[in-house]
Amino acid sequence: MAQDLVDGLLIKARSHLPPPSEPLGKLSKRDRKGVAVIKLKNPPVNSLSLEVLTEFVISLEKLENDKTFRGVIVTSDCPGIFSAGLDLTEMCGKSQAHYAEFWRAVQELWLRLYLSNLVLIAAINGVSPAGGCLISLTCDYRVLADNPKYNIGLNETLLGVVAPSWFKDTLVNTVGHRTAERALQLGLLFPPAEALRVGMVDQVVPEDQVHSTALSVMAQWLAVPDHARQLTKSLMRKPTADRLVKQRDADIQYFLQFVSRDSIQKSLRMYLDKLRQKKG
Ligand SMILES: CC/C=C\CC(=O)SCCNC(=O)CCNC(=O)[C@H](O)C(C)(C)COP(=O)(O)OP(=O)(O)OC[C@H]1O[C@@H](n2cnc3c(N)ncnc32)[C@H](O)[C@@H]1OP(=O)(O)O
Repeated sequence: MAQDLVDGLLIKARSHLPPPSEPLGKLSKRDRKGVAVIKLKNPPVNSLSLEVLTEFVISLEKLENDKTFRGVIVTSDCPGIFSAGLDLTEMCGKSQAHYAEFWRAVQELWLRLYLSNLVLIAAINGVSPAGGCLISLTCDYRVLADNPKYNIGLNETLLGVVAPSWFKDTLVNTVGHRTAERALQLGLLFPPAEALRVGMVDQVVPEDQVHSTALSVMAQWLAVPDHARQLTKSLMRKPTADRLVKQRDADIQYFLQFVSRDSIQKSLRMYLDKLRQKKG
């Protein structure tokens, strides 16, 4: 298991040019262009476990602190799946202390991503429900592969749970209030053309062009002086982030009460069982 994590966690930051001559997984690798790639790899579905969340934050922190990096492409190493969202097993049958630690890690990743000084481009090469969608929404630009299976959205209500206010804010800031309200209440997962139409993603491209498109978009964003772009990003996003920062502990308490309810535990278990039975 420990070995799985070392390999599997795999939030890999690596250079894209020239081709890596060293093994992947080294955060110290630099790219002449200052662009890193973070590849999520937690098979089978890139669920966001406590360990993945923690490793993701550490990777981002290292990249933020290494001034040679100016941009990060966030993508997946799991074929057909960007991320299945938060790891449901972390929210079922665990202790209050575990729920609190897990939720703080979710908050931390969101804050790090949403306020990152780096240019973040999501190269969405697979299905992207709930927490997976949230990660992409924190990025500055989203490129989605044109595959009818690659749905994206905040589908929490379909699990019988509620997307927290800061998930909701992130969506509202991206697609506007009305689209967000409808999408959140109905738990909509949008296929690529619809996702593009409502503004959930910025570009839909053939699957084999997702990475190259993300790189071209990155070049455009990196052409802007960092200080001006970063201050503008902060101007746009900080008020939203501050709302969570000011009430982080209360938000954790709310999550604890919510997730500990019998009815919520029942809903999550039923949803997990449904996923597991799909195969049988
Ligand atoms: C308060 C905030 C609340 C919620 C925020 C969230 O992010 S909740 C998570 C919401 N996620 C989803 O609704 C996605 C659920 N998963 C799927 O729809 C499918 O798994 C997916 C991603 C389309 C992939 O389908 P595929 O057919 O390729 O895989 P399969 O469904 O067979 O899954 C393989 C095994 O992974 C387990 N699994 C799937 N998703 C999760 C998850 N989010 N957390 C934990 N585990 C997950 C699934 O049960 C299978 O397990 P196994 O033991 O092999 O049967």
